[in-house]
Amino acid sequence: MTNDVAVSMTAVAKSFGETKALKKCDFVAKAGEVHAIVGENGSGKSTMAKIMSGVIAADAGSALILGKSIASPVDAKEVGLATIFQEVLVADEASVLDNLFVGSEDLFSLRKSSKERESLAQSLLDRLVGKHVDLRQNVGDLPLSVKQWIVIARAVLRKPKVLILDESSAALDLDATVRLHEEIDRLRSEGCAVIIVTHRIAELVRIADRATILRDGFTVGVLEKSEITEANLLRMMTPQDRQISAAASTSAARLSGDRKEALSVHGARPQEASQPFDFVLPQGSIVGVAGLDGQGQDAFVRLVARIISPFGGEVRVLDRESTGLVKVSTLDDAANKGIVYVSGDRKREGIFPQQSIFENLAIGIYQKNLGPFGVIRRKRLKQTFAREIERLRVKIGHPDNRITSLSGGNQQKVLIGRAFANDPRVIVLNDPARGVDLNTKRDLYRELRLFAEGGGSVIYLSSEIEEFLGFADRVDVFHKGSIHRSLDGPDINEETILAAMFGRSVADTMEFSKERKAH
Ligand SMILES: Nc1ncnc2c1ncn2[C@@H]1O[C@H](COP(=O)(O)OP(=O)(O)OP(=O)(O)O)[C@@H](O)[C@H]1O
Repeated sequence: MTNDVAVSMTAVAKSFGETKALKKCDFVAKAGEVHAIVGENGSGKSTMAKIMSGVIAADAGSALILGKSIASPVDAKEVGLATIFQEVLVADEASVLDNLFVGSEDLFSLRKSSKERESLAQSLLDRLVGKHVDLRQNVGDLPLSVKQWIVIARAVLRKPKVLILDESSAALDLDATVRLHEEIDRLRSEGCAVIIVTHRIAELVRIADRATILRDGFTVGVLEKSEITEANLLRMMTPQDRQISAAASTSAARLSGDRKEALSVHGARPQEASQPFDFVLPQGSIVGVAGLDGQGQDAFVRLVARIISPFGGEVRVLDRESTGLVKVSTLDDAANKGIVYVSGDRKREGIFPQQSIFENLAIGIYQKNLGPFGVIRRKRLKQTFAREIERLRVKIGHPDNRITSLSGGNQQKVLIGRAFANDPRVIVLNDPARGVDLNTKRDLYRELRLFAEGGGSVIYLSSEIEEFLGFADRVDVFHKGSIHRSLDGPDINEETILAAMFGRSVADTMEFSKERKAH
């Protein structure tokens, strides 16, 4: 870190209609440092990032980037600022190459031939993705994680002096996150000020040199590297009156062998390359699903909810009377039999951007709330809405506002609320805590534990190993398209899960850890 100030914000305020997103924010980032902005969902982090990037203007206060005030994204680009926003912004119908260079003609056209540009892009993207990517293919066919890399590579190619990453690691798995951190280190050593907005505590502790904490539109403090701990962050982020409840965590229950099966999959083949395998979800349990990117775990959870037709696999679920397992054939059938699915890819699979917050939450429960003559029981719907909003403490304005007026994390909470509102018996969550703040994660774990204690069952896919610890009763780790290891009890720990993700046995864990450290 140098003493050169890269970004300086003083007493910045910003409102959207009635909502005061930023009340009084101060922020200073220096050249050559990684500076995290931390706070609960809706505390104003993205608004700050947008002001720095010239996307929106502050109502009051000053914001200077490398000494200049920024009035538009074009200004920001000119002073050398690049931003990677929370949503993965790519043009699906265009090639990887076009997506990488969109908007950077000015930077490259004069100084570099198209061949040089291409080889630069190729080596960067291959390094980030960890394998060869065909630059000519259409982006639409690529998985979300590769799309995320394209957005990151687009920013890095501009050789920024200030780089803002707003929840940019949220779609990346563990190995990919390591590669991102290496890239961040490289940028930092070149003098770039890297500003990260993240809810991933492990990530913060690992890479941030300093952290600025926001609470409800105010800057409440700055932590130096040695002070960045989960306890300190929670204490500063959380309003006084909520600190006690937030500290309560859930604990995993050991699975006894005599539980009823809530759901089973026989002969599952989520990917073409998968060896068929069986899966059992005991009633009242929380089963974690893990794996490195592309190992079949994502397709597996979709298979369970019948979002996709797998290469094989018969899903059966406990019937409403709990007398036996019945076959689930289609997506509708799965929903009717009490299986709900929550996606972490809210933009593609979750929200209806044109609809209100209310509609987005209530969308699945209209049928259940039909009164005589097909009249919707609005009062009952409203009660359900209020209950779910309260349960996860969703920060909203008026329920009739569009869902897109909410912060990213609060949109995700609405989707989780939608799942609970459906009165499910099996909840399948596909990386649901992406972009969700620490306190809400804890609320979510607590609610899922209560749901399990009440006889519900949970399948929880996460790309963050820490999510399973103290929460999941069992973790099924995928490798090469099938479940490689089912871990429970003391085997649910970071090292063992990680080793299994790389296809290693439990007995091999120590050896694996040594190799990784040496590497
Ligand atoms: N365009 C907008 N219109 C109306 N309200 C908005 C708009 N953008 C943000 N807000 C509101 O401003 C507040 C701060 O939002 P912001 O996105 O900055 O939060 P955040 O800290 O980034 O949250 P998250 O962690 O969930 O991404 C929220 O209450 C949000 O609903």
